[in-house]
Amino acid sequence: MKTMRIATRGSKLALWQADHISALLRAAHPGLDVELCIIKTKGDKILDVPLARIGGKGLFVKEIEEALLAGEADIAVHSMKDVPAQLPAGLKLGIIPERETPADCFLSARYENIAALPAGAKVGTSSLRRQTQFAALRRDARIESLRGNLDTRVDKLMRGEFDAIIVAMAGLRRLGLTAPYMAELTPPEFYPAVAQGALGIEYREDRPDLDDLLGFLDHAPSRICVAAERAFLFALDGGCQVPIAGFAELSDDIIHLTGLVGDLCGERIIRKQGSGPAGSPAELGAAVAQEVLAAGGREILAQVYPVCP
Ligand SMILES: NCc1[nH]cc(CCC(=O)O)c1CC(=O)O
Repeated sequence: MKTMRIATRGSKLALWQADHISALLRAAHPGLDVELCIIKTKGDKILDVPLARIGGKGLFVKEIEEALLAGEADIAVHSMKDVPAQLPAGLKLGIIPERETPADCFLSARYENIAALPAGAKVGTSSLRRQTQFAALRRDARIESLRGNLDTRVDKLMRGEFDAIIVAMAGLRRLGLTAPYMAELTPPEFYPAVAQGALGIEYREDRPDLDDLLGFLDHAPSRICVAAERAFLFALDGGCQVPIAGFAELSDDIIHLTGLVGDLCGERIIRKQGSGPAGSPAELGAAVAQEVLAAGGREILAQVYPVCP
């Protein structure tokens, strides 16, 4: 292959990620041309509606997957968080590079952290997962929808539209975005979205040439943790934006997975932990999901899902 065509969204974060993979590819394969094909997805076009209300799975990936299937691009670089648990037939996530931090981040122009926010503070996020966990910490705050690309969201904070916002730390680091006050939100106080901070390279199953070309980018521990988290999400049918968190860590060939489901006001949060061998991430994800469902998660999700179209 002479030219590698990478399909990507046009947001600054997506372009950073595609450029990052391009640079690694060029360095490993001198002589390989790398080209970006920028594709506008439904999630990019509809910017004024909370994600949970647009509905449907894969808002940020569907058009990109169609380009792969049509042979218009060779690979796609995704934020794994945005990739639905089930892939279309004929495609695979062949490569999971080393994961950036999965943590969320609190940002504010005036307040040092969540505890320092004044009563009734206006906090921006459009993630139901962030909403439920934040509400559990600060029942008094007002959570308001915050959509748009990461740079736009930080701009809205700095223009004074919110007292604070919560976004993914990985994205801030990649784009070099900052605010006067930043506080990392980490477990056990705050659990990240399934696969947050991880990238995935997707391509057609009938392209074994790409396995060889891209193999050097794969990071086994990241792949295993992401697989456990995605199996958890899949077992909950967590497609349309739902208050679900999942976080796995690997140590000494044992995966430790925590899964969480919460209601929208943060009154009920069900959290379960499980461990299993590195060779069976899917089994662990499914087992932790069953525990969460049995412990009250089923009831919570039954209340949340009808909200989604
Ligand atoms: N849904 C948008 C999105 N997709 C990936 C990231 C962050 C980077 C990552 O998780 O790899 C973000 C921004 C955010 O959630 O604040």
